[in-house]
Amino acid sequence: MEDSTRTGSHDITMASRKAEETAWRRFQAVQWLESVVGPLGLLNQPSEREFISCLRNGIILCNAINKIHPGAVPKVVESQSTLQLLNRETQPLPAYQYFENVRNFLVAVEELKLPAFEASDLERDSLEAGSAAKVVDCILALKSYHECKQQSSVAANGIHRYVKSPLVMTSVNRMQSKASAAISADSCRRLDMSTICERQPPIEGDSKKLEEALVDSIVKLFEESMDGTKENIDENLFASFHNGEDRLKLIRKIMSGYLGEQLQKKLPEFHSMLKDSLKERSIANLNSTSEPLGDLSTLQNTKCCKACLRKGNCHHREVFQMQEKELADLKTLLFTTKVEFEELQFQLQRDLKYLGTEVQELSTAARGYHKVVKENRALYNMVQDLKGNIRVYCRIRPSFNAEATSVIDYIGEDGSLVLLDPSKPGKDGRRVFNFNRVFGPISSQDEIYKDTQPLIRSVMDGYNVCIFAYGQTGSGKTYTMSGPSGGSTTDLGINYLALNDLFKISSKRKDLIKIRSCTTDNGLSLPNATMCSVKSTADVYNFIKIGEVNRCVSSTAMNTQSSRSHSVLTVHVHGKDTSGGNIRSCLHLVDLAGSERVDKSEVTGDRLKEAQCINKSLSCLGDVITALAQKNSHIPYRNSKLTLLLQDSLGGHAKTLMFAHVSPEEDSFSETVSTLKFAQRASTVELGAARSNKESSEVIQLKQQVETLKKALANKEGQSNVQLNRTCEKPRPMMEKTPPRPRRLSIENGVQSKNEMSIESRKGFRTPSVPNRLRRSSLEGPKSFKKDALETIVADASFHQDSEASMKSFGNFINESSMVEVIRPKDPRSPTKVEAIRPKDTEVQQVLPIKRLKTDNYQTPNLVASTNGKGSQIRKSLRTTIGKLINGSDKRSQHVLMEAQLNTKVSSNFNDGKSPATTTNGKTLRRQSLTGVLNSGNRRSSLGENTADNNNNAKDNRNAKTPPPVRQSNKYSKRWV
Ligand SMILES: Nc1ncnc2c1ncn2[C@@H]1O[C@H](COP(=O)(O)OP(=O)(O)OP(=O)(O)O)[C@@H](O)[C@H]1O
Repeated sequence: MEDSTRTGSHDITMASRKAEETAWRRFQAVQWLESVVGPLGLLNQPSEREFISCLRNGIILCNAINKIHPGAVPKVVESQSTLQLLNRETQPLPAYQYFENVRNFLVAVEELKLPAFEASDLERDSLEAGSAAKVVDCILALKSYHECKQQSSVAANGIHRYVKSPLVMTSVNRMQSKASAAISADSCRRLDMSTICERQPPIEGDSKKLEEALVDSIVKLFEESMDGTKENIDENLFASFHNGEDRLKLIRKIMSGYLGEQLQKKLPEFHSMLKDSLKERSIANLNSTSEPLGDLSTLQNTKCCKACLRKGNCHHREVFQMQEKELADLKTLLFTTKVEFEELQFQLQRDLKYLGTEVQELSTAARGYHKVVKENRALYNMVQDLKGNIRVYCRIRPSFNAEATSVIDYIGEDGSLVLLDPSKPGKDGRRVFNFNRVFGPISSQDEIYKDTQPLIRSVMDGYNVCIFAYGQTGSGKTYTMSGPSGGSTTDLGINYLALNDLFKISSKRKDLIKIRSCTTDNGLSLPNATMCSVKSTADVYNFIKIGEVNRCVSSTAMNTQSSRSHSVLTVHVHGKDTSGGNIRSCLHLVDLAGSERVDKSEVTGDRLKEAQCINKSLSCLGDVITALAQKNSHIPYRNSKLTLLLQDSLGGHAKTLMFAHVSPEEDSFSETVSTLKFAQRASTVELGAARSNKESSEVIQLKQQVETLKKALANKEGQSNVQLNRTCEKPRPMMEKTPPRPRRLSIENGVQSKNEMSIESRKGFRTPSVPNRLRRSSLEGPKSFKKDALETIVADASFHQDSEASMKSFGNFINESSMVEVIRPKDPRSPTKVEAIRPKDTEVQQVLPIKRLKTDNYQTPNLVASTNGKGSQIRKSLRTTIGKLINGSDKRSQHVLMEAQLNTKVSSNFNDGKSPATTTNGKTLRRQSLTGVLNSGNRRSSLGENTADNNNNAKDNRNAKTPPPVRQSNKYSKRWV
């Protein structure tokens, strides 16, 4: 307030001072004009308007300039006198003739290099600010010129200092402090100062020097005058004059002598001029001196200016006193401001220092916090790993509509996620979820992969890993797994990054690892699935591309590129570690089809059927997760192909990671909640600690020994068979066709056989799923054994591939055994269960006790019947030994025995030509059970439920559930366990 008042009063003071100065300058101009051309008929203090209208016809101006510079305006258009006009002697002159005067005057002014004005400045009735001031400036400049001219020495140099309008000068930014105002005032004061003042040294001896200058000019005038009168002047006189001896006296003498009275009359004028100059000089020096009072006194002594004297009311003293006071005020203000500024600066420094310390402390705390959070997460993950929990990450897709309200309220670093129910704003609508980690909408693909990478690396250490993307349609599953659609290579998904990593590690461990890619796990039969050796990421990309082409993608209301089937990429890794041990592991990368509400996705026809199948398989997945989370004794894996496919990952000793994808949009809130609930349930599933599938070199050696023993046994048996044939009258044809021993013995075969087997060698298989089925049917014991069983069959098939008969028998064998599922309970003390799987289209997956197998007229194999000799004994002992060697436990040998018996039964069945499933219908049904409904050739339904053909069956099977666990008979238990 105070400041603004002060500024306001200051402005008023400045304005009044300026007005005063303008008026004073105008008055000076009038005074000078009157002194040159005679009275103008103006009042003492004419207004701007009066002043301008007096000069408008240009006559006064022309006369004035002609006086100081004769002939400057050659022809001046004179006005008629009032008398002439009254007598009507002449007509009044037209305005343009007067304009001639003004124009000629301006031309003359310009020639003299003096500041001019615009002709229009004299025409206007409504004066613009500053236009009269320009005219005044011009007249005062003429005045200065005149004065300079009078001092011929100055005029001879041709230097004309002209002045500027005080208005122009003071119109400069008012904000330029009071000091600048003082400067401007100073300039104003110097406006009409002659160049003499500029050239004179200040203050001390000023008057003397000015006098000298004046005398010089008078001398010049005198010389001119003398020239004009052609008077003869004694050179001695001038010499004495130039010697400076009693100058004034000499001048007076000369003046009175030579110039007479006329010239002497002018002397007071010179004195007056000298006084004016001195006075102006004093004013000009006032601001430059540090002793204003001294100047004031000087001013007092000079009795101010002529105008003030005439008016008799001199305000200059008051003005200066006011200025002094203002200056003092300003000085005080400046001082206090300086002090305040210093204080503020000091305070700022102190605050900055304090803030710096605070920030440092905070950053240390933050660093510590981050470290602790990181450690915490690592420990938590370790605990999860130890417990074997499914690791669950949540990823939130960026919103498609920037203006849409997001349901995401908070994303915690610790994996917490808070949703806000749009229908219940406020605290009530908050829902909190917790995961291993939550990735927000701005998380990049690399960030996502960084957290996934350790899992991928553990594949190379022999762990089975499954990464699957789950979520509502359009929530970004495919984006996470494969990257952006359209083949973009910038934001590659997990699939690509994982493969790159696998191959990188593989190349580091040169020749130790082989990677194979296939579209399915060996543990489940998926029709048309093949396993191919791959050498580089590019090889796998090619397979992925084929898979992508085969995958059905179509546009729905929820997603323009909606995947209409699940996609599974399985990479098998076989290798040797540095100690010579075998590593076998697999990586499942699963991009599930998205759950969708058909009313939202607005699908019809085939898309609707697809949606129903997708939702059904996902619901089966939900059932499995729930059962696992609740630690139910029975897990309904077999309710869908999807859960069967993921069985090893969800229920085995694999490392499993689930990406739960959600959309942030309001209208997806219910789907988001159900996805997150599902994911949270999945995170509670404990799979048990993951196990590495490594075989030590010791096991490998033992296996090699077994191999050797088997060969020896086969030789022995061959010899005994020859003896037997010789003794029998009728040879047994079936025995020749299919010697059962190698197959039975092959149960214990080493794994290398499979590794060595080329794809071509497997072409002879009737059904690609055969070995898988057998594997599933063999034993649900420890994984390594299960795999051994599989490898055995594969090796067996390759061994017999050139034999039509053996292939057939192999096929029969597979078909038969594919009907058998052995379920080994988690508790090793519980009895092993064996159940048969019926093909899906038979509606119910009936559980058949092992008895059923026995009732199928299985006969003791011929080979067994002929085991009276040495071979039989060797075989018996070998069975026990092999079982022990491989498994190191009696239980394992029991499984071996069981497998051997099973083989024997099948073999016997084949020998009799009465396979229990040899009818055409039976075969078809079984094949369908192996292939699902994929025989229709629809690739979209690669997981079974999706095909149109299957839909009918699916409808019928809608109520089909996984059969309850088999209660095996005591008899069986006794027999097999
Ligand atoms: N993190 C992300 N950043 C940028 N765009 C994304 C992200 N996630 C998803 N999108 C975009 O959202 C759209 C839907 O994503 P996507 O097709 O991956 O969903 P989806 O869950 O696989 O759907 P569906 O189950 O129907 O196949 C795509 O256009 C994709 O590019």
